Amino acid sequence: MLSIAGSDPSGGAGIQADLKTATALGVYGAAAITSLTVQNTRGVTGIHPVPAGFVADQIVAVLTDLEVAAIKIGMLATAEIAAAVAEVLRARPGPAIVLDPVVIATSGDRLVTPEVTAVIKDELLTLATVITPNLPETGTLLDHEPPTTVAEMSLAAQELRTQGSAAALVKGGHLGRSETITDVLADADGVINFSGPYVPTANTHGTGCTLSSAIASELASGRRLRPAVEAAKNYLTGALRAGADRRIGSGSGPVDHLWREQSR
Ligand SMILES: Nc1ncnc2c1ncn2[C@@H]1O[C@H](COP(=O)(O)OP(=O)(O)O)[C@@H](O)[C@H]1O
Ligand SMILES: Cc1ncc(COP(=O)(O)O)c(N)n1
Repeated sequence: MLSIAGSDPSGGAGIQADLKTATALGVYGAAAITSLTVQNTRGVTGIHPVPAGFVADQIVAVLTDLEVAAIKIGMLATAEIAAAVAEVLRARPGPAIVLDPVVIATSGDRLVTPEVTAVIKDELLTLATVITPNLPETGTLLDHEPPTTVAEMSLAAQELRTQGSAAALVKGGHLGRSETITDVLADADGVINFSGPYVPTANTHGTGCTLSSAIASELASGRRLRPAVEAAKNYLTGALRAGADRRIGSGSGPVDHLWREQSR
């Protein structure tokens, strides 16, 4: 599994979360870094994008050497980086692509320039096996208000497919506190809801990164999309539960990626 994403020095999101996730799921993880961030569990205070050509060189170095089965795309800090990633991946079809159209961190800080969304819509959506927006990102991609109910999420997921993505998983983490939390997948076979228990915790830093890299890891292991999403959501729920009461940092802490190892 190759992750194309940003670095989070506090270790809970971005590349660091993706490599922990792949490792926990028994998959070899590689990483092409798109951007350095200055961030911790409290927020993001700096962004230092990697030059677009250098991002492309990292991806080519991995794809021309390792047998990559699935790619996860996360934070693309600038339109130039997003376009360079699209160009490289267009030229080398094959791996499944999980596109997490990251715009804003859990802390509320913006991670990418406004121009990135247009490149995601015009160039990356059609390359993706599945796109995994949260509710605000869904609104941005569709150019209307974000969904506020599971029924609206279902409509939005189908609308994202008509924009060119083979499948769309609209994540419901921003719907607020309830008994269960539902993500909605629209694919060629229709629409299916993935519900899990809501875990009451402030430690949700990196949940989106963890889910998308878990889906990519499960696809790399040979699962089809629906079983991959189900397994990824179960893994994330376990990681949220195990990390719920940990005190790592003073803000929104990370999930416990290694929960399965510890319960052995
Ligand atoms: N408190 C929670 N309990 C259980 N699952 C959660 C919780 N918060 C988020 N999730 C799950 O984490 C994943 C990411 O959700 P979301 O917060 O919507 O995206 P993002 O992290 O990209 O903003 C989804 O699968 C969502 O259902
Ligand atoms: C480098 C980087 N990439 C992505 C996120 C989003 O994190 P989340 O999974 O909480 O939406 C982040 N905080 N930092």
